[in-house]
Amino acid sequence: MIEAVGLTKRYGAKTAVYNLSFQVRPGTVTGFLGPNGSGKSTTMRMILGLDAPTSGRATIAGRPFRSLPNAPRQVGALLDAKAVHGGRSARQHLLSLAQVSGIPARRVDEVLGVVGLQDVAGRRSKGFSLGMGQRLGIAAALLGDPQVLLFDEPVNGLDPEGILWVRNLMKQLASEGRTVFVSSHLMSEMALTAEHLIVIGRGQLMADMSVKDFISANSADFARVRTPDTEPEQREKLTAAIGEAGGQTAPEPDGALRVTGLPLPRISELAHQADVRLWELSPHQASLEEAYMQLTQGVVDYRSTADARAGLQEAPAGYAPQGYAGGPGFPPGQPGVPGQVPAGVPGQGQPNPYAQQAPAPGPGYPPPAQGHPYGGPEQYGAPHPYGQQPAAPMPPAAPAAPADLPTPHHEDAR
Ligand SMILES: Nc1ncnc2c1ncn2[C@@H]1O[C@H](COP(=O)(O)OP(=O)(O)OP(=O)(O)O)[C@@H](O)[C@H]1O
Repeated sequence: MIEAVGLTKRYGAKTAVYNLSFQVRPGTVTGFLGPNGSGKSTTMRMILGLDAPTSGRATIAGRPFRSLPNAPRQVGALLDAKAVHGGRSARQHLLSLAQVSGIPARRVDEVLGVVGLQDVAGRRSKGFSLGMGQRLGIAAALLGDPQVLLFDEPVNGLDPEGILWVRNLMKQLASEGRTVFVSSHLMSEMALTAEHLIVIGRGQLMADMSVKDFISANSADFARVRTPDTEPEQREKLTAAIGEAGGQTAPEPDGALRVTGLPLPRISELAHQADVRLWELSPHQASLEEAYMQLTQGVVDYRSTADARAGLQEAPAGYAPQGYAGGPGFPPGQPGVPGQVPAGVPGQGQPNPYAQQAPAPGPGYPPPAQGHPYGGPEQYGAPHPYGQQPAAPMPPAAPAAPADLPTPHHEDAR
């Protein structure tokens, strides 16, 4: 079991996670949901001992991760599939993990088979697609055959077959009695994979309940009613009758009515009394996505605005080399991709704000020949099996004034 008690994390003045308490139990898949920047990864990092909580605690089987004996045999995690030394092959990567964790080398081929990478096991992982990288990360998580598994966005980049595979894998792991904690933004997928949900918003707990209860608590069941398309007056008669009986109606995009506040037999009775023929009368439950949107609409930090495209008649300075027909910003002779802003064009004025920067090699990366397989400098001495940089020294905690509680944060420091 994973347990968080009063878990809080501040980065300087920023409160990423606040007073979070929950338990993740064995035998079911528990989904971990929340809008962008709500603190899911930070929470997982604290559970895995990669970040130190400002206050509160996170334990696995009753102990902090770092005091678990032989942690990689007890806990497996996929946090950042890119945290792999790209110069190594998939097999070498897994072998080095197995070696530091005392796992027999033959287990590497087993997990390569489980994730379907056996045919590319000798290829350098830097040439891997996003989905292949995810599969390699999942293989690493399974290496020690652990009882507790954490997956941060495991289906990211996977094709439909891969998504189905991950869904079945999670369920199978849980059915074997393991604790499976998985974050995702794909609601339809979560609805099919998880039985229990923990939902956070701005670092705070918003819901901790079964998927079924979550949907009924955050959405209203409704009926879809359809009258003959060719007789709009029938629809109007029924709408009036439903309103008089205390129900509410809303139009559906296909011309049907969404009715709430009345049971199906009562709607049928009203239609009969009003002499309205029905083409459809069916019960509906909102989707997990609708329930999730309903619950989290007030705690979303990053909202899009309409794209006015003002001033695009004239290409902005630095983006439109003259004589190029492929679109603003693309260098002459290079085809532009509609809707995609190109990387900065050397010598063409201002840098492209959207250009992807290659990650700067951090201290200790690429990994040293010996020791920690991912090469992050270790704060605690023992190698950490999940590879990301250990927690930077904590900045002084901001005073716990009310103003410091999670507030809309519009910047993302990463
Ligand atoms: N090392 C850090 N320094 C400063 N702020 C950080 C750091 N790590 C995370 N944060 C901030 O903490 C908040 C929570 O981030 P976190 O990555 O945990 O969210 P998330 O729910 O995993 O988001 P997403 O769904 O987008 O992956 C964000 O506002 C983020 O900018």
